[in-house]
Amino acid sequence: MNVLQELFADILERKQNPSAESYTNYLFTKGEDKILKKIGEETTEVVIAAKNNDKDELIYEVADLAYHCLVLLAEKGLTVADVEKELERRRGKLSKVGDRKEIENL
Ligand SMILES: N=c1c2ncn([C@@H]3O[C@H](COP(=O)(O)OP(=O)(O)OP(=O)(O)O)[C@@H](O)[C@H]3O)c2ncn1[C@@H]1O[C@H](COP(=O)(O)O)[C@@H](O)[C@H]1O
Repeated sequence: MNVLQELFADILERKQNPSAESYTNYLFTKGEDKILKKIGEETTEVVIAAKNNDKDELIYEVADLAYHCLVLLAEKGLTVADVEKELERRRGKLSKVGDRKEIENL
């Protein structure tokens, strides 16, 4: 398992076995709107870090965003494997990286 899969397994574990100290559990308890709000905030922080050309901050904020996106997948009953499958499908179908027309037609 890679680190994203391991993190996702931790998140699912929190969903199945709630713990009072868990931030992940706090998000599940608050529900979808709270998770979406956090994704909005973290996305803004990614943009600010990039515009400031602050690479350490960018890594930190992308990690925060990735975590909150995984919580959203779990909330929706999806898995990190679903996203991996979609990315693999694109790799198989696209002849050139960044070919926007092909991406739109997938
Ligand atoms: N990867 C993460 C992770 N990334 C970010 N965060 C939390 O996300 C929050 C983001 O910070 P903010 O300042 O935006 O939010 P906040 O003010 O704390 O919270 P809000 O009041 O805004 O909701 C922080 O509380 C971080 O601790 C994470 N919390 C947990 N994990 C992992 O999730 C798994 C389960 O952890 P627990 O939920 O802590 O058991 C473990 O593998 C953890 O490493």
